[in-house]
Amino acid sequence: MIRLLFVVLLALLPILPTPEFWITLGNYIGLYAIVALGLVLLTGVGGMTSFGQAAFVGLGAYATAYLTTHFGWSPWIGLLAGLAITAAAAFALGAITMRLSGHYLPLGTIAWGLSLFFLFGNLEFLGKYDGLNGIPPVDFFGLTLQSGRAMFYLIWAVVIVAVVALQNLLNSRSGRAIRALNGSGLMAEAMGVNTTWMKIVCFVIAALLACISGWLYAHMQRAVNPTPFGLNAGIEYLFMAVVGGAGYVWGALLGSALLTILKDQLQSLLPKLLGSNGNFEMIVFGLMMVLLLQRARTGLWPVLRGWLPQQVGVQAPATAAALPRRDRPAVGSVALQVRLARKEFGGLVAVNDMEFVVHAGEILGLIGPNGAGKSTMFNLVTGVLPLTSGQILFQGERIDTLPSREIVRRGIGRTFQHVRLLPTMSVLENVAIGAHLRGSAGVAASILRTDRKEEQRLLFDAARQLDRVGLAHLAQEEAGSLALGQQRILEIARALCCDPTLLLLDEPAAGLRYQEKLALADLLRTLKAEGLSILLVEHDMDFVMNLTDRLVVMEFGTRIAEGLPSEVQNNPAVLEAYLGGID
Ligand SMILES: Nc1ncnc2c1ncn2[C@@H]1O[C@H](COP(=O)(O)OP(=O)(O)OP(=O)(O)O)[C@@H](O)[C@H]1O
Repeated sequence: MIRLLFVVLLALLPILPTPEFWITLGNYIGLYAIVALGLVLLTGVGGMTSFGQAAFVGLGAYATAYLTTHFGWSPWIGLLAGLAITAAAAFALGAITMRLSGHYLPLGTIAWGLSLFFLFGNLEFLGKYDGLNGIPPVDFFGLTLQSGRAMFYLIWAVVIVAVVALQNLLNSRSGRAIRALNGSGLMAEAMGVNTTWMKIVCFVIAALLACISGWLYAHMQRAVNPTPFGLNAGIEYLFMAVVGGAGYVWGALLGSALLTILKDQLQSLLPKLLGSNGNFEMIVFGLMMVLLLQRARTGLWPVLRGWLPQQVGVQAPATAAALPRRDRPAVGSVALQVRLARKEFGGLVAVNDMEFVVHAGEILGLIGPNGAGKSTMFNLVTGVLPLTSGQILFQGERIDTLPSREIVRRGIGRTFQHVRLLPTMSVLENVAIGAHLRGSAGVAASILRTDRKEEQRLLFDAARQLDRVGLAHLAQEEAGSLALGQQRILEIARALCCDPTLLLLDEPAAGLRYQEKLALADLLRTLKAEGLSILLVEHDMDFVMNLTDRLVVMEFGTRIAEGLPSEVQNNPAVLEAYLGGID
């Protein structure tokens, strides 16, 4: 309803006797919002900060300006050319910069933002710092969009299409993968997401949106010069996204509207108040940013949304065709085989020629005192760390040379010692990330909504896994609001969504209350009865002794005992390791 009102208001604004000034302001808000929407995807959702978006706006503007003024080509060809050039440039830049992490990434974006800006200002054929004039208006089905009012419709039509496309994308298999990028990417890779590729895709989409904004700008202004495409503008775009709420599609619109109106008002007010001319609004923006980062880090949209009627989250269908499942190996056959696995960190041998086997349908516990090398062993099996020497085989195939996403593809699901969830996303959607490799719909299918059938199947499976672990009643809750015990179970449901034949659990009982541990043990027994193999690293002796079929004990990276829990319990070497020889 509110969305409909918004569209009707937009449609009426140019017809009503709205002053030209407000129409122009509305046009600018729309142009900025298109760029900020790209930043929502890239920075807010994907977690990659970019200061360089203005340069892509420039590419879109200059491409059409040059082609229409020099060759007399149609603005639409200018748009296609701009998109092609931007996609190529963004792909090349993204392939280099998206691999950077921490503060190197924003620094990288500043570097290419500046480079493109100076390129625009120094190329003779682009008119150097004077730019290009005489850009023709856009023709739209025989209608020449000469006035600001006519451009208003085109600009806001693009904004609405971009909003819908982005919302479609975010509520899909690819969208969940993009959301999982935020952070180290370890969880995303463990669920089968090719994080480097996904980051480049986000980068290219954000750049294309910026390019479209530049194209619209060029045909609205009918002239371009390098000034609006510099680093300052890049920072302002980021301001808009962050102020509005970088993690939210509507935050981009809110931020662009607020900052554009505020900037305009401050530009006329502050010089009068202070008695001299200057960019004083930037000081106010700076202060505003500091205040916002203190008070409302996620931006203003989440605050505003709290006052609006709540929307129903993503729901799983009541029924859908089940996803195909992989064949289970025969119970008792060798599932995982670790052969002389060794891991050295400099001079420290964290895992010392370890050997053990996990059979199909058994629960194997890997235990040992602190620093014994359990987590390192776990990381070797899951492909997080490379082996120094040795081999790891899964169902007869070597997996020690594969990245995490290829290991999960072969049927090894995992959980994390420190839970890795997307706290603001629903429990159902968190679990559905696990089904990533069981779907194939890409970004285009998500945007165009041709992925709906597959999406229903993925969500149905996620709901089924939630039901299997006993969390179905929490499907619509935010994952971050769950108790730790429930979050650990959620991670198991997510791992089950990968359709694994081997489940690797890293300290699943850590931080759980007694009752929660009992429930977890019951769940793992049920999974075992269904034919699943489970390898768990655990500290809690009671939990391990009552649950596992066999135990492997490590100390100083070496296997010191292996056998039934009752045998291991009385093994002198194990008692020595745990109790230091105390009787
Ligand atoms: N990335 C690393 N670089 C250097 N040393 C490391 C690294 N990771 C682990 N270690 C060292 O390897 C040894 C084994 O550590 P690991 O974390 O695997 O033990 P653990 O049995 O899992 O211990 P805990 O039960 O306390 O988690 C320790 O001495 C640890 O300090």
